[in-house]
Amino acid sequence: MINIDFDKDLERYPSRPFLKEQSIWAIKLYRWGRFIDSQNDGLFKKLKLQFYWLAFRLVETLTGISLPKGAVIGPGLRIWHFGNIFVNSGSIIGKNCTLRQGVTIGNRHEDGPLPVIGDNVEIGAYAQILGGVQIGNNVKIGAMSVVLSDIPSGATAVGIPAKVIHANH
Ligand SMILES: CC(C)(COP(=O)(O)OP(=O)(O)OC[C@H]1O[C@@H](n2cnc3c(N)ncnc32)[C@H](O)[C@@H]1OP(=O)(O)O)[C@@H](O)C(=O)NCCC(=O)NCCS
Ligand SMILES: CC(=O)OC[C@H](N)C(=O)O
Repeated sequence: MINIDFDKDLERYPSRPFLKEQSIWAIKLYRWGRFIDSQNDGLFKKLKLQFYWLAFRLVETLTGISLPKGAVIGPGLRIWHFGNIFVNSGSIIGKNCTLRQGVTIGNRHEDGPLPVIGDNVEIGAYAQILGGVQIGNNVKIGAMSVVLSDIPSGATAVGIPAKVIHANH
């Protein structure tokens, strides 16, 4: 399952992405972290988790992309570019979603509720999606927008706070 998800991620990247796009490093590590969590407890898993955490800090620092294994992210994730991309570990993101540099998916207040994002959602550069918002399928979030309320499927939303400009596209 985890390998299949990563194959779907790769389909959204050019050939030989490891040489061309730093974001694939973060995605590969995220998928591997999910795989380790799915394994039976034991010494081998413990050792792998220690290595995972070391790799996580390294990749997070090198790429500026923080994709913790606690987040649930569907297959076909595409991250354009890198830097300042933070996903809270309780967030849920559907399949075939696109993130870009500067995107935050997180809470509004410490330990507050977190976004649930549908499938085929395109998130523009530096957009911030905060709190327990529900984003439908096939949504576009404009660059630099701050999403603080639900966005229905098919809509495009822009601005601070983000407002729907097209109900369907
Ligand atoms: C929102 C977006 C998807 C365009 O959607 P669209 O349906 O084609 O919208 P339009 O371009 O027709 O613009 C509609 C209105 O929204 C405004 N608008 C578009 N993007 C906006 C944004 N990010 N923030 C605020 N307003 C925006 C336009 O100025 C226009 O306003 P007007 O009707 O008063 O003239 C696009 O502008 C965007 O932000 N894409 C993100 C891509 C990105 O991050 N690129 C960086 C590459 S690294
Ligand atoms: C910076 C830029 O324009 O990147 C283009 C890229 N195709 C994207 O969608 O993010």
